[in-house]
Parts: sequence; structure tokens; C-alpha cells
Amino acid sequence: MATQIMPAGTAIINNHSGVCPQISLGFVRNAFSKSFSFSSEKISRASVRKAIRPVVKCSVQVAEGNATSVKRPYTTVDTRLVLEDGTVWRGRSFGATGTQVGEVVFNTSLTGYQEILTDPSYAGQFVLMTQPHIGNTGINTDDEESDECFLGGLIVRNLSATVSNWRSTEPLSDYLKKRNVMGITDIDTRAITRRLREDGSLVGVLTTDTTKTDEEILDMARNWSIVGKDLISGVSCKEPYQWKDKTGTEWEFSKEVSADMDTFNVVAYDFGVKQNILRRLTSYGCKITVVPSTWPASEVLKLNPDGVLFSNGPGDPSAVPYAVESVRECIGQVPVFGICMGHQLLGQALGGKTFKMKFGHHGGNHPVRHLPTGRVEISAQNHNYAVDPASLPEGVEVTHINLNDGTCAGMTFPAMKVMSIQYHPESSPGPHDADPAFYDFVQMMKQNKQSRS
Ligand SMILES: NC(=O)CC[C@H](N)C(=O)O
Repeated sequence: MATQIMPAGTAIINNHSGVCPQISLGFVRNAFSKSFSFSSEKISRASVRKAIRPVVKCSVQVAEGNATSVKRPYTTVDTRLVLEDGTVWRGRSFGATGTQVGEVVFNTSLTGYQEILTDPSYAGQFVLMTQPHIGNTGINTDDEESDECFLGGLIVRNLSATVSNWRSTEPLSDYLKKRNVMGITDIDTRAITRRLREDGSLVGVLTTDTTKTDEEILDMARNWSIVGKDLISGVSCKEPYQWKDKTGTEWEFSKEVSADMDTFNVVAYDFGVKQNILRRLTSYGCKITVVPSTWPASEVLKLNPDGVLFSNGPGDPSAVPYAVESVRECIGQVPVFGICMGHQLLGQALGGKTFKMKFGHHGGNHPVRHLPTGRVEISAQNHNYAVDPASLPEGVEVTHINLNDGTCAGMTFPAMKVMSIQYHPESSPGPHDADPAFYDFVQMMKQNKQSRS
């Protein structure tokens, strides 16, 4: 962001002034109550300024007539975000330093930045939060969606100077530093979002390196693409493991969850699984074995599961043919459920095609219609690819559509006991409308088991 030069001696009452917003607002209120009656005449800006000037305590030092010697109590510009369209955005670094390349996507969720940071599906991407005030609830020990942050970096308008939440154990910037994730703040996220909406997702490079020119950084951005990269192998677990955690009793919200539920053995392919998927399935009575993305389907089927879950995951579904093959081998053997990347892999395994959307869906309020019932769910979404419904073979039904753009948001192949959704039933962050999808999967496993016994 360009450094703002203020006329000497001016009291500044906006957010970007170097004066903490709380102080300036509180101060204006005091100034009003001392000098003006609230009820009556219009108060001119000039008279307000005059009234507040004498008592402003401003730590920004403004040198009379010499813009270059303005001193601020913090660094205003020490990071660049260079986009492949040639634009250079300057801001302030937080978290780790260095240079990172990735695709810039914007996320419209108002809350839940910690879950977003730890969603492995963001590997290879920078997340720009359209909510301008980020960091105010700090970081806690419960809201992790994986043990690592795989995203390229975080782009925010305004990193909160203070943390206020009873669960917080550390500030966002310390957390990102420890996890080696770069962040940039004081950057015009609205302008970048408009650009991404108009031109589509763009590759960007975020750097604190001052030795490289803008042109060199731009070259890096232009020579990188997320298309065709297997990002799943970098985020999947290396060995199988058992998952046992449920949603904590104080957080449980589903009427279908009870202590005496039937149990089902589920194998979950970890393409970058979010832990709340595993938690919700466990709450619905599943015993889960998580396997790496490269685990052969034959080994999975040897475990005799009641169902197989294909998880969410980062990047281009066309870049992981080995995963499509495993999905294909499971279809028809046991009931299967695909979420997001899992849905896209199922689409391909069934013979359909996936394509890259203009800027994807990333947020917590995407309306989706369940076509058979007309029920609308407000859903959490995070994807840049989608299944082309016209490419799906006979027998496969599109069950859900995204009401913003009509894209395929879910499908089923009843004859093969396949169900999948393009969005996030575990939400985290997001509304819980889509949670019944887990119950539907459990019902599918139950019916399958009954029909076989
Ligand atoms: N959340 C996900 O599984 C993301 C799927 C895929 N990486 C996409 O961008 O479309």
C-alpha cells in the first residue's frame, strides 16, 4: 500500500492513519461530548478538526514540509505481492519471510481463518480473505483441520493488532511464523478480489526479498501454474492410521447422533483430509482407517470396509491418475462417498470430465439445491475445479447444483452405491446445513449391509 503522507499537524481519524482505530474513535467521541451538543445543528468537519486537534496523542511523527522523513511506529511496506497480470501490490509482512509462489484465491468466510489455514486443500494457493479484519480471535488448540499449514500464504486487509478470544493461546502472526507461512497485510484486498473476479484466479509471488526486481518476481509468477501438479502427495499421510475422535459432546448438534448407533468400518483415502470430516463420521458411528493417497484399492478392499470415503484435497484432479484409478477400482465393490476432490475424482473415475472454473468457490455461504427435494443448503465451499455434468455417463444423476452459477455440486450413481458432493459437509468453518450427507452415507452402508445379509 502506498505510504500516506499527511499534512503537518493534521489529526487523522481514519483506519490507515497510524493511529489505532479504537483510540481515534474513542477520542472523537470525547471531543464531541466536550465541545458539541449531539442534538442540534450540523457540525462541520473543520470545526470537529479544530476541536480535536489540541488533544490528539498521535505517535506518528509528521515532519513539516518534508514527506520523506515521515517516521511511523511500524514498517509500512516490506513485502510485495506480484501477480501474473503484472500488478505489484505492496504491503506489510507478518508470519514467515521469504518468497512463495502460488495461485491467489479469495475466501469470503467471515470467520474461521484458522480452519482455512489448516485446510490441506489450499496447498499451492494463497488465500486472500475478503473479510477485512483478520487475527482478532487469535489461534486456539481446537480449530485445527490438519497438523500443518500447507497453503502458500495469507493475504489480509487489516491484521488485528489485538487478540480477544477466551480460547486463544497465541496471536496469528506468531503461529504463522512458527509454521513458516507468509502473510501480507495493509493491502487492498477489495481491489485484488475485483481483479480475480474479472480475470479469474491469478498466479502470484509473495516476497520479502528486496534483492529481486519486480520484473524478476513477475517472471517467477508467469512461469508457474497449478494445473497438472500433483499436490496431493505432499499433503497425504505417509502411513495408515486409525481415527477415533468424535465431535465433542458440548459441540454436537445433530439429532441423528446417539450413543447406541450401529458401527461401520470406513476406509478414508487421505487426499488432504480435513479432520472434521473424520470427526463427523466418527460421531455417526464409523470406525475409520485413514490410508495414504497412493494406497492400492486392492489393499483397501482387503480390509473389508463397509464403505470408502474419498476426501477433499488440493490441486488439479487430472494430475493424479493413480488416485482416479484407485477410486475406479472401489466403485461397485462397496458404498463410496466423495467430498470435493473426492467428488471430482469420482467424476473422472465414472468417465466424466473436470474443468477449471474462473475463480472457484471459496467461502461459507454458497447456496446449493438438492434437486430431488428442492431443499437448499447454505454450504461451505473451497474448490477451483468442477465436474462437467454433460460428460457423465448414463446412470449418474446430478443431485445438487450450486445456485450461484448452476455448476454441479453433487451426484449419485445409485446402482453402484456412489454419492458425492462438491462442497464441505463438515463445514469447519461454515454452517451445518450439509451435515446430513454423513448420515446419508451411513444409511447407504446400512442398507448395503442389510441387503447382503
Ligand atoms: N477442497 C477440495 O477438495 C479442493 C478440490 C480441488 N483442489 C479444487 O480446487 O477444486
